[in-house]
Amino acid sequence: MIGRLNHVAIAVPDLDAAIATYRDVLGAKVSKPVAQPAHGVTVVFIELPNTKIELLHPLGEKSPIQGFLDKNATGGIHHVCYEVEDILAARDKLKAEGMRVLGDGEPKIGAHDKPVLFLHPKDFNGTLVELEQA
Ligand SMILES: CC[C@H](C(=O)O)C(=O)SCCNC(=O)CCNC(=O)[C@H](O)C(C)(C)COP(=O)(O)OP(=O)(O)OC[C@H]1O[C@@H](n2cnc3c(N)ncnc32)[C@H](O)[C@@H]1OP(=O)(O)O
Ligand SMILES: [Co+2]
Repeated sequence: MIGRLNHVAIAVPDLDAAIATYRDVLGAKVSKPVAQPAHGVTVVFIELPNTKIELLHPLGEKSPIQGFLDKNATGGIHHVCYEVEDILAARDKLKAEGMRVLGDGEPKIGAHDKPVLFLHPKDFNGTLVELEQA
């Protein structure tokens, strides 16, 4: 089912500071911030040779990552994103196996203009999992 690691996401309390660290201290190529109101976050991508890092900052009153940042004031690894060939087939298989698909279970268009879904961290060793249609 899962294929490539598309990205590892880090929730950050201060997006400008995190951008500066990755750009100036780690010498990484950092994208411009992109507001994703449908997801309640602003995102920045850092392209690496073998995957991407996604920096996340809350956007709006009801950001799904606010609770995480309240518990982790300096930020932290928020989720991993795996690519899947067929996100609906993957969803149906996971639900059949009793895994919790977050939200209404329907994929939303994510940061790469592809359908994405999220799986409950408690079903995956305390790790929030995002699936992105390859
Ligand atoms: C633009 C899209 C972009 C992309 O395409 O790449 C994105 O990635 S958007 C990313 C932001 N969107 C989401 O994260 C959507 C899915 N997330 C959620 O629905 C929530 O964050 C949820 C339900 C995972 C957690 O929400 P919240 O923290 O408000 O709920 P709880 O406090 O009830 O948490 C339940 C339980 O899970 C633990 N938890 C929460 N977040 C994480 C996490 N990131 N990793 C691991 N564990 C997490 C939390 O501590 C609670 O555990 P407990 O032991 O009960 O305290
Ligand atoms: Co993501």
